[in-house]
Amino acid sequence: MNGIFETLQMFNESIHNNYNLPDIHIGPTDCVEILIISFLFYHVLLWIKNTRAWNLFKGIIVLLIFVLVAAIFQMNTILWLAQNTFNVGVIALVIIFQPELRRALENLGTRNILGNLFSLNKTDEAKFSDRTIDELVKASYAMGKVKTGALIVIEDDIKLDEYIRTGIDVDALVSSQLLINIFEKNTPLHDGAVIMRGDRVVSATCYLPLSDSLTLSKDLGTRHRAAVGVSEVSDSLTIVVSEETGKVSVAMRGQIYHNVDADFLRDKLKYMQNRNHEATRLELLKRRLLNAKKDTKKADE
Ligand SMILES: Nc1ncnc2c1ncn2[C@@H]1O[C@H](COP(=O)(O)OP(=O)(O)OP(=O)(O)O)[C@@H](O)[C@H]1O
Repeated sequence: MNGIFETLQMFNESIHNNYNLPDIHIGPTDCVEILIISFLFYHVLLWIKNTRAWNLFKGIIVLLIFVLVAAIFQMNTILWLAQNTFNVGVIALVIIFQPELRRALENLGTRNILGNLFSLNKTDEAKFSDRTIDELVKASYAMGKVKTGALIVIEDDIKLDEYIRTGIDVDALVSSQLLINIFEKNTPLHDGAVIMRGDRVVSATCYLPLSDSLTLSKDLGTRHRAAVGVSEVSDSLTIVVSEETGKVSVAMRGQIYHNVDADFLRDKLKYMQNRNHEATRLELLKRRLLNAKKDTKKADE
């Protein structure tokens, strides 16, 4: 046991010496530094989770654990191999994820970071009108009645550009007729999801991330899983109309509410219309941690 601690200590010292880590003196600047690093770290993780880099990230964690074990037991050949492939690996990653990295940098450039930080008064603004709520409720139940499948995502504070880009631009004021028309079977825009921003339909035929939550019923098809998936990575609200049963469901905060009535849907939309932006970010973080905990519990059972 002592051997392991000694090796870990040596490992720690060698990291310190080799990489020249800064000494930490706790002061106001350090607190700001910790906040900035946490913010960056959170956003990099969020980016990884929302792209195909997620599985790769999990693979890298397994490899790192493997290398750490090799370091502890001083398996020099494995360490030599890891050391020599590291640089090549980094270059390979940059090449493989070049489209994702380019998009992430583009996003950074187009985001109004200072504006977002200082626009505190924006939190009380209503995001869409009462008319939009009426049109959404009307369209959902009209489509349910004739069993037309639909998937409508209403964006909130967290922007869904990554998913909007996968669809076809619409940019039109929402109306029940427009939504019914979009989801009409055998028409070019009916497949996939519609994404709404404020009172406008931004895009149709969008591809959403599928939830891999183990807590969801096995009977759920991909339309419902996609609705939960987008609610796990954002603060959006998604309306699902089942093509099979005509039932209307609502997905938000990683949860799905099945077979809801018009009053329930209206209440959720009203709540979203007036909710505070910053509170939802904390809610999202809390929810992710809870979901991860639930999944681990379910996997253990
Ligand atoms: N990842 C996705 N993003 C957006 N739309 C999707 C996605 N996956 C599936 N869909 C939509 O869902 C449709 C397939 O629905 P499917 O029958 O598999 O799901 P379901 O949950 O059983 O829904 P339903 O009750 O309407 O049959 C696809 O034709 C497509 O329009």
